[in-house]
Parts: sequence; structure tokens; C-alpha cells
Amino acid sequence: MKGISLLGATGSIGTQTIDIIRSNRDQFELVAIAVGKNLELTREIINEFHPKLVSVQNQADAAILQREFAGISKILSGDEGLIDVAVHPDANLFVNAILGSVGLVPTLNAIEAGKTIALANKETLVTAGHIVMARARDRKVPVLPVDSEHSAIFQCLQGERQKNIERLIITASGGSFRDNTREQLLDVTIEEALHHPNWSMGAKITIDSATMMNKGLEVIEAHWLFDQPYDKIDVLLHRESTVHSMVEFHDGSIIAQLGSPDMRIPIQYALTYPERTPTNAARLDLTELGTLHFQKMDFNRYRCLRFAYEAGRRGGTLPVVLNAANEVCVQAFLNGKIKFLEIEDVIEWALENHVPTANPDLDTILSVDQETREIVTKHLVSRFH
Ligand SMILES: NC(=O)C1=CN([C@@H]2O[C@H](COP(=O)(O)OP(=O)(O)OC[C@H]3O[C@@H](n4cnc5c(N)ncnc54)[C@H](OP(=O)(O)O)[C@@H]3O)[C@@H](O)[C@H]2O)C=CC1
Ligand SMILES: CC(=O)[C@@H](O)[C@H](O)COP(=O)(O)O
Ligand SMILES: [Mn+2]
Repeated sequence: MKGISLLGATGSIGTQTIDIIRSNRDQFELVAIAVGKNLELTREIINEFHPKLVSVQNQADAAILQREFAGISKILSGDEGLIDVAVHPDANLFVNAILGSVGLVPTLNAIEAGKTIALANKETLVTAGHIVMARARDRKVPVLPVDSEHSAIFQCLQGERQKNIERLIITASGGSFRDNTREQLLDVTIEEALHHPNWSMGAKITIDSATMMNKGLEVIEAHWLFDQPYDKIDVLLHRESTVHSMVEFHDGSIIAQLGSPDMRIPIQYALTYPERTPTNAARLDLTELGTLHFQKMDFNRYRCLRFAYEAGRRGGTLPVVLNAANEVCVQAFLNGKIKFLEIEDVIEWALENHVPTANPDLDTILSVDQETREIVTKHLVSRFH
């Protein structure tokens, strides 16, 4: 029996992780969860799984749940609650499916506690990949990718030698606006942006797919997970989201992982690794698909992808700024405060105005993250009001 602690239990990845646990109760026990503000769904999860520990974002919500579930679950709150969930003594596997850079510190604590990490939260590696991967190596803790592209690459690399890799090829659907020109993006609505062509995901990552920042974050994530230089990480536009990513080897072979666009496949692979267990995910009918399309990326069309490569290559605190500025701007867009194309303008402004620190330690990363949020928030107020 694997004990699982789960951050982001009420979200898109979190609920799909719970689906897998529900279907495999002989293999997995949900021992601890952290959620944000969705108390209704949290109550349902507690009633079904009786996790020993539950953490919610706010203290006031914790007090409400503690009254309701006294004797069933211990209820905590805030950043400390996230850490207590991550290191719960009955958990062997820590699934990080929380949104944003708030996922970083719990991951580091879980590594210190020797937990196997199943990582969906891409902000962890974008902001502090050098620290996270070094600590995981020191503690001999596996970091198993959940993100579909990284799971695909991880699967392609099973049994392969690192020295034989020529390049990683990450696929991108193109997001909600892949058929629009930049001029057509000037006045797009929130609803249009949230309409992803292939995947059903949380709001923030769906906007990131539309701006192509998601692919930028994934390039940085791949750099750290697979220890590859940026020159050996390519992105291809692939409309079907059927090939989830590929690895080219130096003998000219390309190995790809294919499957229907269903996150339960990569989540379950991380939960059961090194086993591969059955799912009832829709099967791919390649004859029905007929043709797969691949196109070069246009870095002028997708400026956020260019920013991410630049921030990744220059390194230091620049990826922290890239991520924090993006988190603030996407939230501002979702709140109707800025237009879609202003997301990338403001991220560019934040990167240009940052003097990077090389090889930052954790305290520096956390303070640059916080400062960037404050600076960008002020900039948005002064620019648009
Ligand atoms: N969705 C997908 O298919 C994929 C997602 N990812 C990555 O996985 C992560 C999660 O994405 P997704 O599931 O889409 O996001 P969602 O927005 O659907 O879910 C986010 C989860 O995090 C919780 N949360 C947010 N902020 C806090 C906080 N401060 N404290 C505690 N809990 C918090 C939310 O709680 P609540 O709702 O209760 O407020 C919710 O449970 C992201 O890093 C994303 O990039 C990667 C690959 C695919
Ligand atoms: C499901 C998943 O892993 C997402 O990150 C997905 O990749 C989004 O699709 P695009 O970013 O390719 O549009
Ligand atoms: Mn992905």
C-alpha cells in the first residue's frame, strides 16, 4: 500500500489523482491533502477518504472544518500546513499538484523527508531547479514527472543512456488561439482564451497554453529534470496533442510517446512507477487519426516562448521573475484587468527591469518571487488606471 500526500487536491490534476486513487484503493491510501478555498469539494474528499491531515489556505476555513470533522481529520492552514502535508509520516509518495511557486518549499521539505516526488507543479523546477534536483540527488529521492510532455520524455528514456541523447522534442498544441493572427489577439475574451482545443485543465495553465508560456515553463522544467542544455531542447507545434513528446538519439532514432490527451495516464504512471498498470483511458485509433502534423515554432508569434528560452539560458533569478510576473499577469487577465497581449508586454517589462543574481539560494529566490509580484502589481496599477 502506498500512502499518498497530495497538494492541490481540489484542482484539475488533484481531482484526477483522486480518481486514480479511488479506482485503485487496494494500492493507494490518501493520507494527507492540501487545498485552497474550495470547501465544498474538500468536505466530499474528507467524507470519502478520511485523510489523517487536511490543510486549507485560510485559518478561518480551517476552524470551520475542524469543528465539522473533529475526530476524523486534523485540519491545518497556510504555508505551514502545506509543509506538514508534504512530509506526512504515513506518506511514501508526495504528489505536488498545487498551482504556482507556493509549491516550491513543500517540495523541498518532502525531499528532505525522503518522499518520492510526483511533480505536476512546474513552478517548482522553473524557480529553483538547480536546488531541487541537487537536493533530490543528495537524498536519492526520485522526482517523477507528471506534466504530460515530461512524462512522455521520461517514458522514452527508460532503459536509455543519458550520453546517447541528441535532443528532446517537446510538443505544443498551440493553445486556444493557434489559428489566430497576432492582430486577431488584440481583443480576445477570457472565455475564448479558456477554450483549449485538446485538454481540459485549470484556468491558469489554459491561459499559459494560449500565450505559449506553458511551453516556455516546460522547456525550463525539461532542462532541470533531464539535465539537458537549452540548445538540445526543441519545441514543435503539434495540433493533435497525440505525440506527447519525443527524444532523438545520436544514432538518428526518435522515440515518441503517444496517447489520448488524458492526464490520468501520466499521473498514474508516476503513481505506479516503475510499474505500468491498466487505465480505462480512451484508446488511440491511429487509423481514425490518419495524419499527424508538426510545425516549427514561430518565436515572433509566441513571444513568451522566446522570453522563457532567454530567461532559462541566462539563468540565475530570471526564471523566477518570468514565472512570478506571469502568475500576476495571468491572474490580472482572468480578473478582466488587462488584455491578453498585455500579459507578454508586462512580462517583458519585468524581465528587462530585473538585475539577475547568479546561482541564487532559496532565500534569494523567495524574496525575488515576492518582490516581482509586488513590482508587477504596482506596474499594472500605474499602467492601466
Ligand atoms: N491541469 C493540467 O492538466 C496540468 C497541470 N499542470 C500543472 O499542475 C499544477 C496545477 O494545475 P491545475 O490542476 O490545472 O490547477 P487548478 O487551478 O485546477 O488547481 C489548483 C489547486 O491548487 C490549490 N491552490 C491554489 N493556491 C493554493 C494555495 N495558496 N494554498 C493551497 N492550495 C492552493 C487549489 O485549491 P482550491 O481550488 O481549493 O482553491 C487547487 O486545488 C500547475 O503547476 C500546472 O501548471 C501540469 C500539467 C498538466
Ligand atoms: C496536459 C499538459 O501537460 C499541459 O501542459 C498541456 O501540455 C497543455 O497543452 P499545450 O501547452 O501543448 O497547449
Ligand atoms: Mn504539459
